Amino acid sequence: MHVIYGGTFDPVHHGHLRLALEISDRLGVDQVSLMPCHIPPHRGDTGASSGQRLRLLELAIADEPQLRIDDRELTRAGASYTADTLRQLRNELGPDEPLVMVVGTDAFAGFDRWREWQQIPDLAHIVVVRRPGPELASDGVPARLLAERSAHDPDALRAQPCGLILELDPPLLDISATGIRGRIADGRSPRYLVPDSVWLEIRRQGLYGACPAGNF
Ligand SMILES: Nc1ncnc2c1ncn2[C@@H]1O[C@H](COP(=O)(O)OP(=O)(O)OP(=O)(O)O)[C@@H](O)[C@H]1O
Ligand SMILES: O=C(O)c1ccc[n+]([C@@H]2O[C@H](COP(=O)([O-])O)[C@@H](O)[C@H]2O)c1
Repeated sequence: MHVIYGGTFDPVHHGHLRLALEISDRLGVDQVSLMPCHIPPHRGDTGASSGQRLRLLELAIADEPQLRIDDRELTRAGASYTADTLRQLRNELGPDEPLVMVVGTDAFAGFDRWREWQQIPDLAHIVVVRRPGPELASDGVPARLLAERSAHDPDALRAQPCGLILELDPPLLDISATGIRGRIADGRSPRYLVPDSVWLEIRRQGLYGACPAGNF
């Protein structure tokens, strides 16, 4: 089973990293691929460039064998549409290998605005991770899809290559990249929200308005 966890990771933080390990354990896979997007299709400019976000991710997972980076979206020009990525992965994996895409409820809430979203269940399973915040609107497409395609446990995902949606509710850290960028811009430290290696590199490069000479 191949598991990808996509995001803007601007910057990667302990909320992402902890979730990726929880997913790896709960789905019983050796590795989860973190997949940074190049140009996010659905939001404005990023605070750091693709290369800078990739560097922070590399530092963040340096000593963690359960995590790897899939940088395929960074090597593709233009907006990073998930359907394109999944099609590419499906070609590589062949028709039978289960492919799983992980998203938080906040991202899944807008699923029916993703490009070619109707194709996605034919390419991959979706694991939706419950994040604090508004519930999915009960009359919306994402909630309907979830009800129609609901999987009861991770084993169901192993039994077919795509098409199911599994909701997971692992313990989550209440951390957001928006909050981290705000702290840094205000001159406050994001220490313990991101790995020290990431904060060091953010300061070294002066990302998000960080002052290289400031306190750790
Ligand atoms: N603290 C967290 N715990 C679990 N999942 C998270 C957490 N933060 C983000 N995610 C999920 O990780 C994926 C990538 O998120 P993203 O890179 O946008 O991070 P973010 O912290 O939500 O960033 P931003 O605040 O800039 O929107 C999304 O599916 C999102 O739901
Ligand atoms: O393909 C799309 O149209 C699309 C629209 C919105 C989000 N996504 C993907 O959803 C993932 C989470 O997005 P985000 O904004 O929470 O970082 C990330 O991999 C995005 O590329 C994809």
